[in-house]
Amino acid sequence: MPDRQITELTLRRPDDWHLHLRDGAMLEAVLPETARHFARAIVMPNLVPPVVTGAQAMAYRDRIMAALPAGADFTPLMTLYLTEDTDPDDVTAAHAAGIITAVKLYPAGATTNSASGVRDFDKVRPVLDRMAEIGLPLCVHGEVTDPSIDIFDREAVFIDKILRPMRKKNPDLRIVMEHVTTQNAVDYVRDAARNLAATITTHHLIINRNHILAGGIRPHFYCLPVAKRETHRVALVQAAVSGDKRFFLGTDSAPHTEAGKLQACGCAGIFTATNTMSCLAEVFEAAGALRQLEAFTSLNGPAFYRMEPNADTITLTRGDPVAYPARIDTGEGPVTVFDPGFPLHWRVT
Ligand SMILES: NC(=O)N[C@@H](CC(=O)O)C(=O)O
Ligand SMILES: [Zn+2]
Ligand SMILES: [Zn+2]
Repeated sequence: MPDRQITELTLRRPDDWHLHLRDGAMLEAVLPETARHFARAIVMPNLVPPVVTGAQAMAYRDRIMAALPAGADFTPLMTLYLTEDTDPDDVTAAHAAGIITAVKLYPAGATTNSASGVRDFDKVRPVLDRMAEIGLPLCVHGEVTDPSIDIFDREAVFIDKILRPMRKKNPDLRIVMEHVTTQNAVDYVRDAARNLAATITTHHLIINRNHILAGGIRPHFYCLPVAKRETHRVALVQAAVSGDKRFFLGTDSAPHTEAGKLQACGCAGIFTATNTMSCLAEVFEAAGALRQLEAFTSLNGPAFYRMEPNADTITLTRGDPVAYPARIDTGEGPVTVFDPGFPLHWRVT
């Protein structure tokens, strides 16, 4: 059956392998948006201050569980924020106790709340060696921060200058390149024999840099890594719909208030938790690949993280355009929901 004749699609319940839930009033407002459809999510540790120890990850997990709406079935998968002072023994203990699922590497200064990240990659070698030993994955924000490198090249340069040498020194370390935005990253992941995967966001499958800059500047499309030219977006779509097990969904849904986004120096991050599944169904339908949606959202991620896919399912049905809120209210101010620029016909039922 051609995709345009499919009007109903049942998939294993999806997971989000890269998510920002924040804390406090923001956490309370955004968590239900994810828990509505997703069973599990890798929760990013870039709070202020960051989640750097096993004890802090456990406390953060408790705050997330406390903020869950009654009856919600959602499991946060916690991460530690890697710093040059991270203690390999603390990482090992947190992993053994089942508190953490991954460690997150932010190059210092690369993105929102990354000031405590890594400057000297040699300083984190003992932690990375230990992670390889115990099989704990490293999630990587893959952009160099050198101000002389053009912002549109920062991912490609990171692959050559940081990732290649890192994987050569430590081939057993299991790495997820987060939110890839370039053909370069797609090729690099495809060429890797093992221990490398990539998450792709909802918005990078939909927007290119023209959406941000042509005809007026659109801060709600600004995120890091910044969206690249159209050829790169097309490469991301091809990777996502290919069924290749090394590519899976990480929405990078990253809420910032309107006040944070709409200022002379606005925050990076796009909030997609509310309409991600509807957006993805449109993307996969347009690519004639609706049957691969389940692999991308529900199967490939658990396979990499060595977990079972979720036992329960969700059903998407195609019909009249779905209404979704333009913004959600939070105790910290309104947060704008990603507008893909086309009607969404698929709803989760
Ligand atoms: N993606 C973003 O633009 N922002 C993220 C941080 C990140 O994932 O790099 C955030 O925390 O706001
Ligand atoms: Zn990032
Ligand atoms: Zn992120």
